[in-house]
Amino acid sequence: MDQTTIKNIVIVGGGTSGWMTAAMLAKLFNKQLDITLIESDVIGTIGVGEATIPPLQIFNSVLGIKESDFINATQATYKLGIEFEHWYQQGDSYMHAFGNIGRDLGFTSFHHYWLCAQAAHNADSDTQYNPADFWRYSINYQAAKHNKFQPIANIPNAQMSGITHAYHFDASLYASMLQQYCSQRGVTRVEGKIDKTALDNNGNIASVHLQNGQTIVGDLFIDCSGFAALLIEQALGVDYENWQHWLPCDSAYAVPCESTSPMLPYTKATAHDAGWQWRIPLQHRTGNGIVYSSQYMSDIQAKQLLLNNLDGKPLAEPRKINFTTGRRVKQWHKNCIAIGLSSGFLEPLESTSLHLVQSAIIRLTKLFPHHGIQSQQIDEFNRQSQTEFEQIRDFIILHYHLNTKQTAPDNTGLWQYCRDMNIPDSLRQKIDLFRQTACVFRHQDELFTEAAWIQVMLGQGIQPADFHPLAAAVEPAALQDYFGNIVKVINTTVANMPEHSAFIRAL
Ligand SMILES: Cc1cc2nc3c(=O)[nH]c(=O)nc-3n(C[C@H](O)[C@H](O)[C@H](O)COP(=O)(O)OP(=O)(O)OC[C@H]3O[C@@H](n4cnc5c(N)ncnc54)[C@H](O)[C@@H]3O)c2cc1C
Repeated sequence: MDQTTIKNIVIVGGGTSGWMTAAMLAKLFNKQLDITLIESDVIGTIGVGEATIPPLQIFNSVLGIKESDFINATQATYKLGIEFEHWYQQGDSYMHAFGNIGRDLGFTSFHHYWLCAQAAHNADSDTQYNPADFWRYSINYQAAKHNKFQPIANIPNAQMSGITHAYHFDASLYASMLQQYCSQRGVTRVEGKIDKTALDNNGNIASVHLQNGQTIVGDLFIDCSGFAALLIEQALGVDYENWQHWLPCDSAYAVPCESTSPMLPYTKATAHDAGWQWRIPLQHRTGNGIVYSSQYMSDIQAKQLLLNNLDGKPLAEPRKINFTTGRRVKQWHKNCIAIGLSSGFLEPLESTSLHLVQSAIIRLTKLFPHHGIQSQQIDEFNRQSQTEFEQIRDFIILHYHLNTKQTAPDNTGLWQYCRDMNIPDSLRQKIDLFRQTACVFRHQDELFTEAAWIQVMLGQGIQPADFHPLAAAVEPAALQDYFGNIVKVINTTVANMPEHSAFIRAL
């Protein structure tokens, strides 16, 4: 057991993860810690990471950053969900809309009543089961598709939750905003390139050495050096668990283009022959990128495909990024904690990387080793990180695995591979349970909600064989009233909301 007081914190890296970590530690520990952040202007940052999920609101609010200040400083727009085009099959589209869908009755989730009504409808008429109908009961989906936005917590007089939102924002502007925030709270910024790391006799990091001759010592080192993983991998040799056999995409091109009107309040993820393309609408531009597997598509093809599918004029040359999907086997080792890309990477399909940064920071503050690092703290931190990475991994694999796409002439392409691959048992169990019973159970503090899993499983073509028997206990006429009322209150609420761009202009 190490009894050293932990006071000097050295954060290596000034990308979004480095500045988010510095900002939260400076805010919460309020001068109890000496925080130094080292970044290299020559190396720069990855420069992507513009779409988020709802918990970022909590992060900003703990920092005391007002939403309107954040929106204005980072050219942000609101995000109500992600639309997946051509994922299940060509021409098909569905949304993972944030928030709840419909209204649960007692212990029984809304979708069981919806499935019950669909089954009754099919038995009574020639109409087919229509999964698209499910999103009529999502206020986020309806607002997104009508290009409306207003942050209402609840729908008045309806016992239904209102809008759940996240943001699209310019990540480099966010990092600058946090840098300013940190300088007002005593964080020391050091510019320079680290070329050496010194370890002590116990294998802990003692100091980092910069090319300009400076040496910086610390008690606790946070590795936010991005894919370089300068401390956790290069200095401490912690392994990386490769998940490419489940998520084969390994390359991306990113390019901004002129923004187009209307400014959509949702992200678009459009599947193509060997991966997918993102569209992220910001106030001043649209962020675009193509994610693909180099085994199934060449760089030249990918770059051209991206440029051919922009909504506006490109504003820069497309930039290539290589990555390996997976996770650091130990995110915390010795006196070093990896946060951000150094700790692992899951492709941006569900915009989860910055969330993983946020939750690692929160985990660190909860398990902070004030009076020396205890092995129990390390083990608990690593256990939670592993669970979180694996749960998100499963959710992303779900989108790829459940496809019926026929792209390559001989069906040997990415989509066929993903359809045929062995998936993790944890995901197989979830899919099978939903297919048979329409039930979804979340484990521990799982990030994605029941509604999120249901939307992606329905959207990716699962038609559950059954629904909960309690759904059939409601009289059909009462069920129709219940559905009619939900649709009515959602439509009325959305009709009264301002346009997304008008709401932002008024901030
Ligand atoms: C294609 C792609 C798309 C993405 N899209 C999203 C998205 O939509 N949403 C989302 O949440 N996330 C997304 N991400 C992830 C997101 O970009 C990162 O999680 C986020 O930017 C944090 O990166 P980072 O700070 O860990 O690393 P970086 O931004 O790479 O920062 C690394 C820092 O370390 C410094 N550094 C490195 N080596 C040295 C050295 N030797 N000496 C000194 N300093 C050094 C660099 O200068 C830099 O400051 C995406 C990632 C990729 C690859």
